[in-house]
Amino acid sequence: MAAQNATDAQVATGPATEPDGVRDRETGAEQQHLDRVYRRLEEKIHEAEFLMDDAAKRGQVGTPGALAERDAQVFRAGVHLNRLNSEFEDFLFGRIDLLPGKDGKKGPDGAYTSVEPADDAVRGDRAEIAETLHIGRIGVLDADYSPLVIDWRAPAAAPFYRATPVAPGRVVRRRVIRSKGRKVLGVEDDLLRPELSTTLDGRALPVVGDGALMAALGQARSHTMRDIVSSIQAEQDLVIRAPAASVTEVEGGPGTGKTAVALHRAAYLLYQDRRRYAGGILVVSPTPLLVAYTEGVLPSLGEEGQVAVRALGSLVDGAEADTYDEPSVARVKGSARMVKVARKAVRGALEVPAGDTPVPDRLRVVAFGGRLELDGDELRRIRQVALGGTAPVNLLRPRARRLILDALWAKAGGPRRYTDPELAAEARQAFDEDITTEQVFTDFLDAWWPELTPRRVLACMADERRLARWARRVLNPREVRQVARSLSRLDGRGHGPLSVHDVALLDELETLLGVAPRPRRPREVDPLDQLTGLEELMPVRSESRRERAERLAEERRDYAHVIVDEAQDLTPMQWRMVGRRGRHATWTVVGDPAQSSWSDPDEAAEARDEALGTRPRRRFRLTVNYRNPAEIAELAAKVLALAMPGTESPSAVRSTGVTPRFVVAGDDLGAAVRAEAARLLAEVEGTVGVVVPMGRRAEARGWLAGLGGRAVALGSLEAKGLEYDATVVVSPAEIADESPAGLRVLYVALTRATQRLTVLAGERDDPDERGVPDLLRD
Ligand SMILES: Nc1ncnc2c1ncn2[C@@H]1O[C@H](COP(=O)(O)OP(=O)(O)OP(=O)(O)O)[C@@H](O)[C@H]1O
Repeated sequence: MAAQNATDAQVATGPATEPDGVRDRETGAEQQHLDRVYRRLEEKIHEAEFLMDDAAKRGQVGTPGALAERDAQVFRAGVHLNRLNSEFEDFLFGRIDLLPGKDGKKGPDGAYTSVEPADDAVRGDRAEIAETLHIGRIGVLDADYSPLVIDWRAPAAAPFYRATPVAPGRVVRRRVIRSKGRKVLGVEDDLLRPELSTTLDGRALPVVGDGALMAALGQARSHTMRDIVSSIQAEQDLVIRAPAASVTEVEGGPGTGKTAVALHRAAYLLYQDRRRYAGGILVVSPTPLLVAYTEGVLPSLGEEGQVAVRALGSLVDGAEADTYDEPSVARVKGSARMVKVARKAVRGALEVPAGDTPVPDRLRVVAFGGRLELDGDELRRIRQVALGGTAPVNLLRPRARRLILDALWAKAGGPRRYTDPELAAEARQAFDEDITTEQVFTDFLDAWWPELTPRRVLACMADERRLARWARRVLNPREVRQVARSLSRLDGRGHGPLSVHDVALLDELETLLGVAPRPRRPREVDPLDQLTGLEELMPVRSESRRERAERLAEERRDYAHVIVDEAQDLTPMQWRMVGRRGRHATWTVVGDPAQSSWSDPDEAAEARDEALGTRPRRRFRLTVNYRNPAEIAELAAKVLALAMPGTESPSAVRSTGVTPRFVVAGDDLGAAVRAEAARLLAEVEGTVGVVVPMGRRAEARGWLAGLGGRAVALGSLEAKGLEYDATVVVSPAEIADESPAGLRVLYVALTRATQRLTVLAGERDDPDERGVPDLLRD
């Protein structure tokens, strides 16, 4: 039965047997409904085309009210048209059959509003279905305004997700409909009130299948995540629909659906208040791999334009991190101590010669017919005064320029020469013009107070002696050496491969430098602001939706809502970077402390608190593991006990009967990994992930060469958030030893598989006679 492994009451039970012919009959009934929906949508398309035509003919003639109404209709029809054209695989996916509502009241969509059944809904053990609602990716009303399909995000759809056998509310039967385009492929039912003998239109309510959740979880995985819209569970639905005010914090172990929930929440927020979130939703993901993995989910939910999904290494415009620092270097670069170093660096970098041009140590100009000079000491003093306070360094150049002119004016005896203030002002103006129009002066200023870029300052930090000066009493000499060495990958202008942690530093430096704002492209017009609807209906687009989303993300620095996935991994510097993008935002923050690869949780918590400010927080916990079968979850729990003693594992919702396999590598680690990956490829239909210590990433790709696209090798830190049908975890001890957070990273690696897990013991693992590494023994 579907629910036999479920550890809470979330998964409803289905029948043990089903009478012959019922499945076909029920599938046919849903087909009829889907046909009706498509007929209605076609009518709406014709209406939309007519309205567009009409709008084009009449231009803006009519009363403002009538025009607004017409535009709204065009807009709505346009949205339907677009969504329909994007060929949803399963546009219609759910149905609930409900008892009558308690107070008999119905909402504007014709559905009962009460979640509780009427007092007389059940007589003895008998009941009659009073209402049937179909749930889909968009809402569709019939010509008489009765609901043909309810949008999954509408309040009336909530019972589809929330009802459980313990608290079924009015739901008697929940049905998941599998369809592709216009064809219904099958149905799966959950019966929430099995104790009742329920009728629908006078006939016994038929029940088909074992429930949809198990069917969904057992499916083979591809390299992209699927949406879970047809099987969102009650505790997840509470998070998705939580009011957007302030901060929503969600914790839960591996596989509890945090990423899925975060993405569905973005779609829900847009549905619920599109105007507010036209300001953009930012989803921050830890790695580009996870961005690529989750990229398709929002488009499949009909949303993408207003949502930017970005990796931590690509949050700064023009930067694309493609390397990882050694854990010990990352620990320094990510630490909040770097703020102090960066403050010194942006000031100190003014004194670093750019290329062959030395920083001038004197200024000689001719003014009022005489030669004037400022020497090195005088210039140093002026620089010190100009840099006083905390204003961004690049914006202080005008102040420095003025101070230099003041000093020259004093040298020229200007203040003494003129007693009449008006004359003095005029003379001073002429004096300034004399100097500032001279090439010598502008060349001097460019060399003495150049406009600094964040990359240039980062490059300046590659010099160990210089960095030691800027990091005095903040970093120890070893840390200075490590950071400087890691930055020596960059050229003098800061170009070269950036690490993920360099990007947060760049963002900090950019704030401290105050880079002059670039001219903005005109702001994107939001169709709902305008309600012309015509943008949505334009048949030919010069820009794809994806391009538009990317462009918007690039232009935005401040978002209306920020969703942080894998929040446990953000370093203090990354929290500062993300915080700058959500100064006025509401937030959803999802994560699992037990999976954190950051070694100083207290420091990160402080930075997180700073980023989220004093906004009130609502906390949720997800408790059911939908990814790992119980057999794999049990093994991972052993590492969890070492990594974070006392932390509870989420309970696995299913078991496969297949226990993890242990293999000892022998002399040739690569050959052993390759053989195991090949074996697993033959066993599962979908993907195989080989998780290796970070230092073995490159060689591991070689080991898998020629095995095809279903098998991928990835470093332990890259495995974050991803999942595979089967995984091979290579050298647990090596992964655990990689950093102070190594055991937690190993826990992540062990929780990636949906079906099969092989642990391959390397040299350091000390396997027993069964091949079980010491870290994984009882
Ligand atoms: N209600 C659901 N119905 C079907 N599948 C689900 C449901 N909830 C989660 N899943 C599936 O479980 C898997 C794990 O989900 P997800 O990656 O969102 O979990 P997570 O909590 O972010 O995990 P981790 O912390 O390990 O990254 C995914 O394949 C997801 O599609």
